[in-house]
Amino acid sequence: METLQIVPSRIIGGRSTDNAIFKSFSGVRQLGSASLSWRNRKIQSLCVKKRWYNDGRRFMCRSSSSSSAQDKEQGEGTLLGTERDSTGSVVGFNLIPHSATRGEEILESQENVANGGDELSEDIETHDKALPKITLNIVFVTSEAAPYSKTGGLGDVCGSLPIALAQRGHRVMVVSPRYLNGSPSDEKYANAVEMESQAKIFCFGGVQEVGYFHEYRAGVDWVFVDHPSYHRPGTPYGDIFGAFGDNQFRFTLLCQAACEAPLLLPLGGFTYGEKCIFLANDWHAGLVPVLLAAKYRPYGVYKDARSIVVIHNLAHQGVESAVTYKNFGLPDGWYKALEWVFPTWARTHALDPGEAVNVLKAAIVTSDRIVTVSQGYSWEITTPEGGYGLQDLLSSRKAVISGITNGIDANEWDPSSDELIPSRYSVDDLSGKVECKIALQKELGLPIRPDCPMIGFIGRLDYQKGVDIILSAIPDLMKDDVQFVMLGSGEKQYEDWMRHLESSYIDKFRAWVGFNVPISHKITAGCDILTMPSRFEPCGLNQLYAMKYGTVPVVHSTGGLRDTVLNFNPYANEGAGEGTGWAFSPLSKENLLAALRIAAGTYKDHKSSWEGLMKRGMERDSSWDKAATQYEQVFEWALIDPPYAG
Ligand SMILES: Nc1ncnc2c1ncn2[C@@H]1O[C@H](COP(=O)(O)OP(=O)(O)O[C@H]2O[C@H](CO)[C@@H](O)[C@H](O)[C@H]2O)[C@@H](O)[C@H]1O
Repeated sequence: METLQIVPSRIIGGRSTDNAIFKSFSGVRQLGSASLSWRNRKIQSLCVKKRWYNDGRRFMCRSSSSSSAQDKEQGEGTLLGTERDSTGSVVGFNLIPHSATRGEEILESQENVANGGDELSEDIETHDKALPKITLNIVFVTSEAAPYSKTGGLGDVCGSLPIALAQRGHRVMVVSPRYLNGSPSDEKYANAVEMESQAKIFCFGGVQEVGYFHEYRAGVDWVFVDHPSYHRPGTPYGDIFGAFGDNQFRFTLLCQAACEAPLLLPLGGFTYGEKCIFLANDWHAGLVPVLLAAKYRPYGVYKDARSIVVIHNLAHQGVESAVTYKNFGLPDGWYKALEWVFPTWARTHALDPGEAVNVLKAAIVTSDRIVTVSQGYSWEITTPEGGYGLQDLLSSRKAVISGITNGIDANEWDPSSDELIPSRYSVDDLSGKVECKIALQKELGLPIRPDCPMIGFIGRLDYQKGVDIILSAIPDLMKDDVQFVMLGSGEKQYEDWMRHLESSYIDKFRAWVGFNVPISHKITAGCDILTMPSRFEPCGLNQLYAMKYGTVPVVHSTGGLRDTVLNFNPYANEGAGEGTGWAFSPLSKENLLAALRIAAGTYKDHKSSWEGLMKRGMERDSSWDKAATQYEQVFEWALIDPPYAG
């Protein structure tokens, strides 16, 4: 079993509460060696021994002649000297708390996950209190990371979870493309500095050179992969003509470059080295676990690394024709990992063999663990309804699937400090909320009526989000005394349908077609109700934002929506009520209408119940810190077993 590096939580990281202890702590670490391309890399143990200290911002190190630490009593446990890897190199310290019997607790945790996801949170909470922290090198690989790039929830998660993990003491890198599309949003990369290192990547029948830009912000190393294919108008994935035809190429480059980054880039002076946890987010990063297994481990590189695929949306899998396998830059023997054969009914014609490569499938069969963004979704993906063809594979790996509900970025989404809304408010003083509503009505040119229930929708306009169901319900809903505002961009048919409805219900309905973050904040704050009739929803963030802003969600009871929105029950708690919204099922226009009408009626006629709904939502714990502790638990489990593939 892999020995874990254990340090007391008070000592490591920006959350230190005791500087005296911090200053007295010093250690010896092995640092990864700088390297060229993997093909030329001679595996070597250039162990640079350094003494680490904290300058108040991040770890720094000084050269040290010391080769071993003295056993030492600390307030929280016994420092048992240095820890070495199989080659004898020092990799860290062991600090054992006085009371914990670590091995037993880890075994217990494993049993708990085998018994079902429900115990995950409970187990982790106990764990966090009882054990000292384990600090790790964590590498996020993602096609989006807010604020640099964002088209949806993936950007939000990869922009804030890394910060939460860094605040808990881990060394965290996020690797994402440096998209330049010629618009003012290019300025977001202004603080990222070009690094001297480049990587040569063998793929698509040639050699590509990628550069790296780096910004150290909020305790995280933000690394942007630079290549001409990321510089073009449009979104990260496409433009007005549709998805880019070379996305397989662009995201192969991202994965290859991300695997090189920990070995190559001296971030803050030192590389991350080989002992990393890679978090491969969605199909765009799905090649990472395959590369670790197929391209690196056979040469002894990354033998101590682990990979976790994080599924934000199973509907997108990165499927291309089978002949493109040769493009990935993988050894020949790994075709089976990517092989994907469409069932007969899904083939285009009688002679179509249905042979394809599927990047997300490859990630599922080669990663050490699998995380989905809610517990409900972790079960749904193992069913024919939610598995998008991968349900059998996912079921076969059920023992390593964990569902962790996303958190929200409290720096961006907090009504008491949000600069994007006209009036700030909190659970103790809700008066600003009605001012936000009036300002929104004014901005949208709707009648200014603070008493009229205002319903909102924010999201990508596609089949997943049930936009068609909302739009078909609008003519009926417009008979009621309500106002409705929709913000979204996506499929043209829905955009046109929204514009058409706006012209038909000019006094009640507003369509804002486009992607606009400030408006999304104003709608979240100004509306009374936010609806999300998603067909499936791996987690959903807008309902979490809505609850934080005292806006009551009305959602289809699926995936993360079912996990996070607790149905209103006015009779519970001796009449005080419970619940934070309405979660209806099954999904239909009639059920959506009924739920929205009940919500609007409660808003109008039961003011104290409504206030209870708002306040319970606002007080709900949606912090990233809670989710981060659950990710830490998954990291520990990943490190217990040897690498799953390679
Ligand atoms: N037109 C617009 N203007 C401004 N902002 C807009 C917008 N359209 C969407 N957004 C923003 O994009 C984000 C969307 O997040 P979601 O989680 O609801 O959905 P998404 O399907 O993209 O994410 C996938 O990944 C996330 C993260 O894991 C899962 O929560 C989710 O279920 C899964 O489908 C929110 O921050 C929202 O405000």
